[in-house]
Amino acid sequence: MSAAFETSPSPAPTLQARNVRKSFASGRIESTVLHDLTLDVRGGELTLIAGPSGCGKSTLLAILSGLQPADGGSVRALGHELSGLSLNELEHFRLQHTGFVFQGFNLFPALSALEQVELPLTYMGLGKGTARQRAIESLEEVGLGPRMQLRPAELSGGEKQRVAIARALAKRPELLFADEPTSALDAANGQIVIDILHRIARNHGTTVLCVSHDPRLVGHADRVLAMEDGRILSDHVPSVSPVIASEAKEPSA
Ligand SMILES: Nc1ncnc2c1ncn2[C@@H]1O[C@H](COP(=O)(O)OP(=O)(O)OP(=O)(O)O)[C@@H](O)[C@H]1O
Repeated sequence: MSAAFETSPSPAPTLQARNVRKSFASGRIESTVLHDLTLDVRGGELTLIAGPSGCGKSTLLAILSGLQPADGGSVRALGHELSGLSLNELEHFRLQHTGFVFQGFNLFPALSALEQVELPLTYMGLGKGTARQRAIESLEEVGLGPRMQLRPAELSGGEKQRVAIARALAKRPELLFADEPTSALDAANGQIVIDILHRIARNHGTTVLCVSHDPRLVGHADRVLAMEDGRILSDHVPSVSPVIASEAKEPSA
């Protein structure tokens, strides 16, 4: 048997971007935000796209998740070439396979945490009982089991973001996108949120792609892509393994 068969192959990328280009026009001036960007992202990992404000992180996330079209290049998500999907197919793909977590939580003021999480599940066509069961499981997974009847006004910022994560998680998406999920939170709550995202990747095999300019997150990702001026400057595994870091924080019995 050749050496090529003895090593365990790394899993196929769930997201593949090839020579992705994007420009925006402002008046007569056109500025290129992404310059022929190429990358692969795999499941079971929390991949962080880090870089200064304005370097193109959110634009890249929007393109990889199918929210925005690229001007050139290609994006394959779970084997689908996104530019080849009609608007309806793209909407269906995003509903069935992706979850989103945003900086501003995007919760409905009048709904309880449980109702917020159930809502997208009913859009997906799940029956009432299944939706409720999944919503409860997801809220428990993010530590909000006892607070699921509360509305956003009764929850802290960190708890609101955990509701938003539970809402994304309950869909059981293969791809979970997070845009600056910790920037409205203090250090302790930011840490909880990033640990939850990391656990979701590890426990469910989800591809978790997070963009942030928060340098505190770097040590908690499995992989960090550093961006600047619309290009990826480096692609590395942080020196502190998140698993070791979280084990180090376990209180001694
Ligand atoms: N719809 C748009 N129209 C015009 N310019 C845009 C648009 N969206 C983004 N840009 C510009 O593209 C550049 C990159 O923006 P983007 O939001 O992707 O950066 P970012 O790295 O996520 O920044 P931040 O960390 O501040 O969120 C910025 O200069 C921004 O002004």
